[in-house]
Amino acid sequence: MESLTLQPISQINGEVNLPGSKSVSNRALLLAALAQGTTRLTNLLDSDDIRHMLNALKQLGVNYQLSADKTVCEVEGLGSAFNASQALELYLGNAGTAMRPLAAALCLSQGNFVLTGEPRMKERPIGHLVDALRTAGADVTYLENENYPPLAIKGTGLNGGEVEIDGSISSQFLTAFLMAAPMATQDTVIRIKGDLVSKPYIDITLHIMAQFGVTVENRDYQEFFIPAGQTYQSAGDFLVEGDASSASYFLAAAAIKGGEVKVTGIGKKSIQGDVQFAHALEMMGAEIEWGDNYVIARRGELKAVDMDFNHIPDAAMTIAVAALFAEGTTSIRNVYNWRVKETDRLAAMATELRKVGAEVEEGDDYITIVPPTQLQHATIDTYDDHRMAMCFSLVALSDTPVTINDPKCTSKTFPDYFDKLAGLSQSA
Ligand SMILES: O=C(O)C1=C[C@@H](OP(=O)(O)O)[C@@H](O)[C@H](O)C1
Ligand SMILES: C=C(OP(=O)(O)O)C(=O)O
Repeated sequence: MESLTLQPISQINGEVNLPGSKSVSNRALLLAALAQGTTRLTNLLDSDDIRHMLNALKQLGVNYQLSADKTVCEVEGLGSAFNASQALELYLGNAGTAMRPLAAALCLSQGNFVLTGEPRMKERPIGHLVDALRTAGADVTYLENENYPPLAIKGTGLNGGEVEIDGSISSQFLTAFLMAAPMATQDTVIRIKGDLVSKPYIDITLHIMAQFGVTVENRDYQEFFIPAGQTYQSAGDFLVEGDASSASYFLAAAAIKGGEVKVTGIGKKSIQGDVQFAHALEMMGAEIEWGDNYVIARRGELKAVDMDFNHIPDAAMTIAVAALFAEGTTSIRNVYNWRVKETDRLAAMATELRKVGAEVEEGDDYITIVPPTQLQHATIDTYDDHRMAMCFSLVALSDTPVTINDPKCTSKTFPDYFDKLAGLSQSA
């Protein structure tokens, strides 16, 4: 297996223009495809998850032109749901932001579809979404295991009506239903069962739906009312914000090591909840400066935090590794759904943090980390999880090297992550 050894980094300094947000890119692509008119997306992310969405849209008969660097995409909207005269199998890798929203959009469409992905995708639950879609009249069959992809969908349109969605495992189920609901035949009322995890991602969804001209009434995240008979309208020129989760590694690097890092493409008006990572870093002692289109982090003497990270589960992984440089015991709480992401992130994080010498307690839905006095050189397994690879690169900010197995797994959301990190780094 390929691996990458990062030598100790003595200084971190500079500026990173962030690649487009994965969450925004895939939502905007799907809505642009459903919308009436042509939408021009700029700063689109070029990564595996987006490639899977683009390939699926092409198979579904959507015309688009992609620039040579794949960051500008002109999508000719259908002005309706999809209509496939031949049965289609869509392969979506391990992209939750493609699998879940497309599952709902295909129930709305006409045709016979199979949605599948890589082995890990077949272990990531989708039952709560399928239950809700079935209530609204969808015909969905599990092809292998109950509650997991692959799915067979006979698309005949969605009825809408009163629907309950369990929001306790993934917010992507609600996102998926919300995006399909305006095109259902009747008005839809979605009621949330259980606690809604990863709530800020719903704000991204609602914001982008509004940019594409549809109306949703949000009744305090407990209930959503979506009037029927709405057609998405082209958002014209649509700029994809920088990826706030990807920003976390660079901001943390500055806070851990010193110097100053400016990330551009996100700022105080960002629609992504993961910008709240900067607040968590501030609570750990970093100095943070916010602009409309940038965030700057400077060194602080980091101290441990004990926080609920349910709202920012992706960026919380960066906190787990920053904890190696913080005084005291860091507790990352209420991240139960780490277990159903690219890997079981609670188990993976505990195992790999121990390899560099940390004392770790892994609970059902939390992890606590006590840093060692001296970090040890270790070979980090990344479990085909882009965030494991990116987080653990930060170990090189100590005076110990770190070896990252399968560094190319960052291609899910950030193919040139290690080049960007090298651009900020000076070796010891
Ligand atoms: O809607 C989205 O774009 C996402 C929602 C979150 O998932 P969950 O809602 O499953 O926590 C997040 O972890 C994922 O990377 C992207
Ligand atoms: C959980 C993630 O991805 P997905 O969109 O596949 O859920 C992630 O990017 O950390």
